Amino acid sequence: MESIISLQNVSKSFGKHQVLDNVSVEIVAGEPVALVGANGAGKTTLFSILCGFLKADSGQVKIFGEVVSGYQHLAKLSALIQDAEFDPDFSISSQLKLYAQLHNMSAKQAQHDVDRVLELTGLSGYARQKSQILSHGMKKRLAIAQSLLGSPQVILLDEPTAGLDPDYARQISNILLDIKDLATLVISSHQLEQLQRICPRVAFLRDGKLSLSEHFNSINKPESPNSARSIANGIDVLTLTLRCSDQLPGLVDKIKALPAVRTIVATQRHEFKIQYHAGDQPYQFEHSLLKLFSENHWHYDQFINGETLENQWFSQSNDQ
Ligand SMILES: Nc1ncnc2c1ncn2[C@@H]1O[C@H](COP(=O)(O)OP(=O)(O)OP(=O)(O)O)[C@@H](O)[C@H]1O
Repeated sequence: MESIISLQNVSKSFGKHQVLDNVSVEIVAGEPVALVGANGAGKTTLFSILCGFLKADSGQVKIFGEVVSGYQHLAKLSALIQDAEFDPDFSISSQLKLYAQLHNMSAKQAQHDVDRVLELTGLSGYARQKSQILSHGMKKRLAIAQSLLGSPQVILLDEPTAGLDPDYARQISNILLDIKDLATLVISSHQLEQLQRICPRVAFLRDGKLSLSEHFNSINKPESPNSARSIANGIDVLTLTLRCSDQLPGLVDKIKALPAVRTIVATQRHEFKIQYHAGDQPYQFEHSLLKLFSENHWHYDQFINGETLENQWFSQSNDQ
């Protein structure tokens, strides 16, 4: 299959901080890839290098078989690096039309393309409105609409669901599902689970190294040693992943003090893997955890039964 993005031994440092360390990867046409890594792992840096906005210190970057130099490749590759910034004085349609005309389209072709991308992102009803009336989630959709102009063959989406509540995040995932056959998508996110429906492959970025999984199924094996239940020293041990959006003072110590808890470790910023003994009653531990949150007036983002796919992958890689 044709390789549309090829990185060979790409390294990038900022001062003494090495962000990418000899990264090599091949991404083929038509196969969406999820790029997953913690805050500061280097996802945006990698995207910026692919766009040609940043230069790698060493190694080779090829897009569609051509070594990246300048911005010619941006005719075929578009990027949603951040939310689109739109002028509050112009309508959404007229601004998108202007961007479309930058792709060398006539006014008529540009209008046709604008109608198409607004339709794809469910924003047709807002064409005449100004962007300032859009919610944060709608602005994300508008940014995706902009990235679709000119029908690029590859679209890089840097955290398209960041800061959105689960409903809006789901809407964006649905749009990405709808457009995934129109272009090869490379989507960065902190939350692998959100991308599971869209991307058959995952590229994990950690400590400057990039590893591309074979397939989601290879990460999420039912017999995985990191699934929710395991036996340690003859005792049934369960695993739960807790995600919070804020720093909660005393959280780790208070969870450790719950009777069933064996270990709690931070796996990412605001994400904890808790191992605990099953109690006599179903969901005994979950109840005590929820009580703890309610007593402390804390909020959580997610409880995940077992480990996250991302952590399963890293545990498997470390075991090899
Ligand atoms: N222009 C720059 N100058 C100095 N350091 C930088 C620069 N750009 C990025 N960095 C550093 O490089 C590291 C990787 O940053 P990058 O934004 O690529 O990570 P990321 O994976 O996209 O993070 P996040 O998920 O938080 O957006 C960070 O430590 C960041 O502070």
